[in-house]
Amino acid sequence: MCGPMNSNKRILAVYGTEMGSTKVEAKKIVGSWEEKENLAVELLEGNEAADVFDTITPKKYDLLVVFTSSYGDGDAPSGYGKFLYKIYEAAKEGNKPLSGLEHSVLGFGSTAYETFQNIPRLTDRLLGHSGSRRFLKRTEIDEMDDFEEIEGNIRAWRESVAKHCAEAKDTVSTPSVCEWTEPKSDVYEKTLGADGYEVGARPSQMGGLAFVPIIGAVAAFAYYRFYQEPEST
Ligand SMILES: Cc1cc2nc3c(=O)[nH]c(=O)nc-3n(C[C@H](O)[C@H](O)[C@H](O)COP(=O)(O)O)c2cc1C
Repeated sequence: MCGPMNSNKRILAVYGTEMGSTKVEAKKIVGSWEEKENLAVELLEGNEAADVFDTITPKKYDLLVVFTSSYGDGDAPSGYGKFLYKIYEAAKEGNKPLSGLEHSVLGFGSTAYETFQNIPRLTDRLLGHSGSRRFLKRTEIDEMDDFEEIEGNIRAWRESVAKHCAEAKDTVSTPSVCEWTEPKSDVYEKTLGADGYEVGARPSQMGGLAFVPIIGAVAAFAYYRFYQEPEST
């Protein structure tokens, strides 16, 4: 947590990344919220958040925002699987353990993959089914889009979260703004163990040779994002 607050909304920001670009983007957005909006934000990688999952309650936080990519066959990026496992389990519980919280997801992915946005979509659904209220529709970033379009979509989501924080209204007991099925609902179900890996899969499985030609382009995209990282983060 840091900085004086302009609202009483305490934010937990959780990220999942494989090659680092989502982490860079998450840090830039969180930095902007802290510096320009004076918001109080705690940033954790998914598996770190899983380790303190029992503390993710309205006692400590008001908003949960999630930034994540997908890998392999719509798998969780490394460092995020344990969090995904936790919310799969939480969604099964009848007592809705995330009740009293509000969330929104910013997903990173590529329509070059059939399992486009699988982890952001599953995350959004599972958070809702765990009792959290969706205060803002999920934004799905497609790295096949133009740079300007990507930046514009990220900015719009970032500003909408800040606007929600600036509003004094108590919205947590009102219905979600939409279902998780918006903007799209195609998902490939995952069966995870507590270690965060798909049951029966090894950590090294990455989706096969079909993806090899695309890796160079993705690496270039990730490099660009690193290059953009502010020195202070
Ligand atoms: C091997 C491989 C598999 C991928 N699988 C998916 C996928 O299933 N769904 C998707 O939307 N994007 C997929 N992507 C694209 C990444 O999610 C995208 O490049 C993202 O921006 C990477 O973020 P990161 O650097 O934070 O991991 C894949 C990329 C690679 C290299």
